[in-house]
Amino acid sequence: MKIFTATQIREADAYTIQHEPVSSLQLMERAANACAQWLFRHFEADRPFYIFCGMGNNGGDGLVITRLLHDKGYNATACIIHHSTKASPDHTANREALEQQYPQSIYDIHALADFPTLPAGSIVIDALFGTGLRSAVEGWMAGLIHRINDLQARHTVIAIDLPSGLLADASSARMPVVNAHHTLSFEVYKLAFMMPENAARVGQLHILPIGLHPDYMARTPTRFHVTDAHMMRTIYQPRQPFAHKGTYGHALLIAGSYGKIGAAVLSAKACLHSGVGLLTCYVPQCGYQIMQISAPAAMCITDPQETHSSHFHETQPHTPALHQFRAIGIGPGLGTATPTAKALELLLDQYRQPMVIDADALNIIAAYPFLLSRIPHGSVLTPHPKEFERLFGSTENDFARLELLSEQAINLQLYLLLKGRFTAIACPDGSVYFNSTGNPGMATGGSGDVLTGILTALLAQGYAPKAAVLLGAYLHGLAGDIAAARMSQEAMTAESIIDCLGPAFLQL
Ligand SMILES: NC(=O)C1=CN([C@@H]2O[C@H](COP(=O)(O)OP(=O)(O)OC[C@H]3O[C@@H](n4cnc5c(N)ncnc54)[C@H](OP(=O)(O)O)[C@@H]3O)[C@@H](O)[C@H]2O)[C@@H](O)CC1
Ligand SMILES: [K+]
Repeated sequence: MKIFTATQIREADAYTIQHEPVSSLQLMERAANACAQWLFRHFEADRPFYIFCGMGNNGGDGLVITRLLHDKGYNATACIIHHSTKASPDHTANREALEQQYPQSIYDIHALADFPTLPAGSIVIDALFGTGLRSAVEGWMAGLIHRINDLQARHTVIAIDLPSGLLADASSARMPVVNAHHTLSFEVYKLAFMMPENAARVGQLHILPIGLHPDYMARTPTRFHVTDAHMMRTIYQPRQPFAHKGTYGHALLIAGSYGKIGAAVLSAKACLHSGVGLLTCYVPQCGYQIMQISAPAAMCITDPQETHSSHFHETQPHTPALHQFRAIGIGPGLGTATPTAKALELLLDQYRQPMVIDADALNIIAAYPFLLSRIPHGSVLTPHPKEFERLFGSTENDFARLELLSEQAINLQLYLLLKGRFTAIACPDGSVYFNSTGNPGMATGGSGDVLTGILTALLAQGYAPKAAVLLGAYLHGLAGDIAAARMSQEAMTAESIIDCLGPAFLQL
C-alpha cells in the first residue's frame, strides 16, 4: 500500500472529482459518511457529540458528520471555530445545509472564552485541520488544541483525517497537536502516522476507504509504502514439488557467547522454522551441548574459545568453505570481545554475499565505523533505535531519523531495518517500507534474535534481499500477532513467536 503526501492526496481528490466524475461536495459526503458509519458502530445514540470544525474542508467533514448524526437521532453540536475569515466553499455549503435542517446544532466560537463546557460522557470530534495545515498552529488556536487535550482524560477524542496540528509529511514534534484516542483517516496512510513521536497523537488508527480513483492510486509512484498481505502474496514462493534440502540453501548462523547462548538457540530455531534447507550454527565451546540439544536439526561448529567466538572467518577441515553458505546471519548474543570484532572484520573481507547483521555485530560495527563500508552490498542490518543511534548518530526527530536511515541505505547499498511499532525498511533504491504487522507483546528479549533467524532462512532459500527483508519482517510480526491472540501480549515470549511461524506461513 502506498503512502501519499498531502499534495498527492489533494491530486487524488481532484483526479477523482474529474474522472469518476463526482462533485467535491459528494466526495466530502462520502468521507463524512464513512466516519459516521464508524461512529454508529461504536457509540449509542445516548452520548452527546461535540464536533469541533475548522474553516476548511476538514471542518466541512465535521459539519456533514454533525448532520448525519442528527439524521440517525444522535445529539450533536457543531462548534465552528472562526480561526479565519474565509471558509472553504464546501464548508460554507455544508454549514448552510446544517443550518437549514438542524439550526439549533450550530455553536460559533470566536475566542477561547466561548469554549463550551461538555457534559459527562460526551464524545469529542476533532475536525479543525486536516491535510491543509501548512505550519504549526499558533495563538488562540493553539490554546484551543490544549483545551481539547484537557478533555482527553474524561472524554473520548476522535480525530478526522489527522489529529489537528499534525503535519502529514513533516515533524510536528514540538507543536500543539490534538491527542486523539482514535484517528479516522481517509483511504491512505500518511507518513506522520508511522512515526513513534506521533503515537500519542494518533491513538488507534482506522483507515476508511472513500473510493478515491484507483487509476490515480495505481499509477502514482511513491517513495513510502506500507506492507500488506497482498504484497506478501506476490513475494512468497511456494516450495517446489521436487525440492530436496539442497534446494533451500545452507545457512550459517554465527551467534552466542557465554551467558547468551539462548540468543543463538532462538535465532537457530526461527531459521529452522522458516524453511532453510540446512543450518550450521557457529558458537563458542560453551554453547556446543546447548545447541545440539535445543536445535538438533542444526549442525554445530565450535570456536577454539570457550566463552566467545574468534575464528568464524576461517573454514575448518570438516565444514564447507564460507562461500558455500548461501546466507550468513551474525550477531545475536555474539558479544563484543576484541577477538570477535577482529573475526568480523575478516569475515566481511572474505564473504561477499548479502548477509544478515544484527545485535552485537552491529555494536561492533558501531565501535569500528570503518567496517560499515566493507559490508557486502545488499546485506540486511536490523538495528533497534539505540543500535541505530550508535551506528549513525542521533537526530532531532523521527522524520530526520527516517531521512538518515534512507540516506545511509542508499549510500551504503544496504537494507536497513529499523525496529519499532511500524518497523521501517529503507532500501538501497531509496524506497522505504513500513511493516504493518506486530504488536507491543513483541517488545521482549529475544524477539530480534528470532527476526535474524527468519531473515537468514529466507536469504538462504534464494529470496532476493528486498523480498527477504519485506517478507521476513511481515512474517515475524504476523507470528507475533498470532501468538498475542492465542496467549496475550503479556504472556507471549520470543519462543511463542517461533511457535507461531507455522500458522503465519499458512496465512500467506
Ligand atoms: N483528500 C480527500 O480525498 C478528501 C479530503 N477531505 C477533507 O479535506 C481536508 C483537507 O481540507 P483543506 O484542504 O480545506 O484543508 P484543512 O485541513 O481543512 O485546513 C485548511 C484550513 O486550515 C487553515 N490553516 C492552514 N494552516 C494553518 C495554520 N498553520 N494555522 C492556522 N490555520 C491554518 C486554513 O486557513 P486559511 O489559510 O484559509 O486562512 C484553512 O482554513 C482533509 O484533511 C479531509 O478532512 C474530504 O472532505 C473529502 C475527501
Ligand atoms: K482533524
